[in-house]
Amino acid sequence: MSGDRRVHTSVPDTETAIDRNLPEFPAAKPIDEDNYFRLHKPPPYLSQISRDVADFINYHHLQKRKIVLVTSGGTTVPLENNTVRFIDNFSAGTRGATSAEYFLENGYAVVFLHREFSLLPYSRHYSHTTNCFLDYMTESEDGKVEVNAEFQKEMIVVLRKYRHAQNNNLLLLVPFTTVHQYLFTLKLIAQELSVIGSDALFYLAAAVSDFFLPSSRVPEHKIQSQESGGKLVVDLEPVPKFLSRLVDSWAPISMIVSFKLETDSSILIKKAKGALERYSHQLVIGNLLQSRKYEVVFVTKDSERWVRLSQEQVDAGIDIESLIIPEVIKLHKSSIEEKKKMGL
Ligand SMILES: CC(C)(COP(=O)(O)O)[C@@H](O)C(=O)NCCC(=O)N[C@@H](CSSC[C@H](N)C(=O)O)C(=O)O
Repeated sequence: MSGDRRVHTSVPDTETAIDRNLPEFPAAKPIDEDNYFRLHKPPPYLSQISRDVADFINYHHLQKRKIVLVTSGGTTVPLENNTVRFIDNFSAGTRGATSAEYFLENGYAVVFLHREFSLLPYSRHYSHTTNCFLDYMTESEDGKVEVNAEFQKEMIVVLRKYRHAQNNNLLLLVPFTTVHQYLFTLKLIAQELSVIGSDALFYLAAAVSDFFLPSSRVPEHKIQSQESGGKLVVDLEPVPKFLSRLVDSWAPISMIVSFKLETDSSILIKKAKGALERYSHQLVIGNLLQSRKYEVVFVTKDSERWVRLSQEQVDAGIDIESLIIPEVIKLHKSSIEEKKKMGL
C-alpha cells in the first residue's frame, strides 16, 4: 500500500455519527439487523478498508492460502457524539493477538479486526506496559541503543516472525473503536471473504457490546451533570444479533467460531450451547473472565470439551492459544472437506 493509508477510528466522526432526522430507533425486532445498517451511516473510511481487504483476499486466494478473520479487543458505546464518556467492553486483546500469531505460524493469512490501541500480534510481547520495551535496551559505550544481551535470543524470534508476516503481506490490521464501526466493518469483511467460501475462517474473539445508543439519541455535546440533577440515566437498545446475519447471509459457507464470555461458571456451558442453537454456527469457545488465560471449553452441537494448561505449562509461560488454534484448525480442515463433498 502506498504511503501511510492507516485509518484512525478513535476520533469521533462528529459529522456523520449523529443525525437528528433519524426516526426514534424501534425496540429490538427480528429485522433489526437490516434496520440497523439501513438507519445508521457507515463509517466514512469504509471504502478504503474495502479496497485494502479486497486486495489482501485476492493476493492470498491466488496463492490458495486460507484466510482467518480474527476479531480482538472491546467495542465502545459512545454516550455523546463529541465523545467524552463511553461504555467499554473488557478486553486487553491478548486472546486475539496471540491467536493471530498461531494462525500465522500455521500458514493462515490474518485479517486482524482489532480495537485501536489494543494489543497487536508480536508487539504484544513488548508493549508500553507489560514488558516495557525500554527495559530491554541499554546504551553502548559509544552511545548507541542496544538490546540487552540477555534478551537477544527471545527477541530475535519475535522480530523474525514479525518481519516475515510484514514482508509476505500475511497480516492486515483493520481498527475499530465503537460497536458501530465494528459491526459495519465486520459485515464488509465477511461479505468480501465470502468469495473464498470454506477457505475463510471467522474467529470472533472481540468483546462486543450487547447494548448501544441509537444515533437518534446521542447528545451532540458533553452531558452536563447539573442539567440532569446530577444523575446519568442511560437508556440503551440491544445490539442486533449480528451473528445470525453472519451465519445465514454474510458468509454462509465459512466456518464461524465465536467466544462466549461469562464470569459465573455455572452458566457458561448452557450459554455457549444457547449461542450455538441460536446462530447454528460451528463452534463456541466458552471462557470465564477469571480463568481465560489457562482454560477454555470447546462447545459444538454434540460435544463439550475443556482445554486446559497444566500447572507446568502455566509455569513455563505457555499460551493457551497454542492449544486452542491447532484444535480450531483441525475443525476448519474437516469443515472444508465437508463443504467440498457438498460441492460448495
Ligand atoms: C474477551 C476475551 C475474554 C479475551 O480477553 P483478552 O485476552 O483480555 O482480550 C475473549 O476470550 C472473549 O471471550 N471474547 C468474546 C467476548 C464476547 O463479547 N462474547 C459475546 C459473543 S460475541 S458478541 C455477539 C452478540 N452479543 C450477540 O449475541 O450476537 C458474548 O459473550 O455474548
